Amino acid sequence: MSSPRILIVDDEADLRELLEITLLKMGLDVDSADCLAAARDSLACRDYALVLTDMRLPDGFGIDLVREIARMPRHTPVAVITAFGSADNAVAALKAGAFDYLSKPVGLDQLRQMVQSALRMDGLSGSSAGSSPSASGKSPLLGESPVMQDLRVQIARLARSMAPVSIHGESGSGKELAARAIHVHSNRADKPFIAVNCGAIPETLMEAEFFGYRKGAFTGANDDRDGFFQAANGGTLMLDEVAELPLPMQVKLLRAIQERRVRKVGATVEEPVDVRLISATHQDLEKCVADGKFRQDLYYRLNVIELRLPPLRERLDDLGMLSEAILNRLAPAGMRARLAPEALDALRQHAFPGNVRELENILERALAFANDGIIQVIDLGLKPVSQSLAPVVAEAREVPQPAVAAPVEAAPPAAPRTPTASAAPAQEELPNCLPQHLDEIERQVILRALQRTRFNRTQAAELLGISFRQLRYRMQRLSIREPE
Ligand SMILES: Nc1ncnc2c1ncn2[C@@H]1O[C@H](COP(=O)(O)OP(=O)(O)OP(=O)(O)O)[C@@H](O)[C@H]1O
Repeated sequence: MSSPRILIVDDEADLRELLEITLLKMGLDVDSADCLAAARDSLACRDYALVLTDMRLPDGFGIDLVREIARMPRHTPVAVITAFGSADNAVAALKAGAFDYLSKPVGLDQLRQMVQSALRMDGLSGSSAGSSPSASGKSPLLGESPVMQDLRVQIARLARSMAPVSIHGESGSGKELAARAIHVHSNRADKPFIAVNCGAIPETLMEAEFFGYRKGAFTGANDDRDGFFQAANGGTLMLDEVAELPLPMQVKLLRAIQERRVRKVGATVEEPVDVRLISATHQDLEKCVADGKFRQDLYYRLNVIELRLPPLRERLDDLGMLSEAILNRLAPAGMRARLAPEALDALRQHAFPGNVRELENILERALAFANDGIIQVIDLGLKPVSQSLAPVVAEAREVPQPAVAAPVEAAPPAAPRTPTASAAPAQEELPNCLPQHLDEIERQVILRALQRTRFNRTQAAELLGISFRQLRYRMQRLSIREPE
């Protein structure tokens, strides 16, 4: 079997020779071209596993070659070599479809790493990396609406590149799921995917958490420890809620991205890291930049390619199949759960500020109330009730209510428990709207946990045995805000 063949396009004879020798030593076949015209001739004659091109050539720019190859059907990965300090060129090349870039002076370790990565991709082309994640049937990102189909095509394309991706979308719209899909369909799929919630890490620990630390670097650093960058080495690092990074950390992150090296807290030397970055936020990052809360240069480096996750209300066609999939997952073994047609209609009229996560929560709770696994409108406990939904709910409310039902707020203070009182449970107040009553209890419990931890959401989530994301979602749903 012949070795993969690489095309080097560079007019500097010394650099070309260095690249050729390095690649030949890796057991690869190499062709060289000293200008765009020669490169085009070579590309017309044979297929390459990778094209490595300088940006400035005697008869044009490497980025033109990137664009031409991007239009070819074979998806040959192209990497560009940029002059020292020309971050703009690197970003422009990535936007044009380059798979990756190397800055001069070219580090041989970085070159080898990049080539190996491209070769893994070549092995994938035509299989999962070349096809839409939907076609594989494996995408966890469900939905057949045109926007979701388009999203999966974009994900398949992004999976073929190393370019940083910035995912925008409302809370619960599937940003992490999309990031995972990019990773799973990339040539990094067998390496780790690490998702970090930037808003959940105390500022004082951030550097150590991201870059790791050496034993003795600070009190409590009893061992050397890797950070997120080392943990994600070879794979993908997702910076979720990236807008929440404090400014000093933004500076350090920018440096790590530019240099592709990190230094552990307490270490004297830097170590190379090979990480693909995906960032996500539900905030308007451009506005954060305008308000001085987010560094423009970091924004520029992270925002090379944007991916927008549509809110659920823009793809209501997917509600039926999403609900079915969620209910299949939630229903106990042997039980079939489904929505009554009126319940699906009611969901279609809901605004879903919490998107798919909200749908999951609504269905989980509804399933607990449903008879025989069939969810009716009333089981959904939707609120606020929109105008259009009002008649449906009114009808549903005609379900007989307990005679003693009274609003929770109107309930008199509970009498001290006596043996007689506990023997007569029928006398106890019952809520007239169970979902609302449970929301109020949940609200009080969350507020207590937040007060106890002085509004430290990470600690409050730990106290309550739920994840940070779950707590954040619940706070949003119940409109719990940190006091000014
Ligand atoms: N298209 C989808 N198909 C199936 N499940 C989905 C889809 N989109 C989101 N979900 C589910 O909704 C929940 C929220 O998704 P995810 O965590 O990816 O959202 P997010 O936008 O990252 O949320 P946050 O802004 O809170 O970080 C998850 O349980 C996920 O599995």
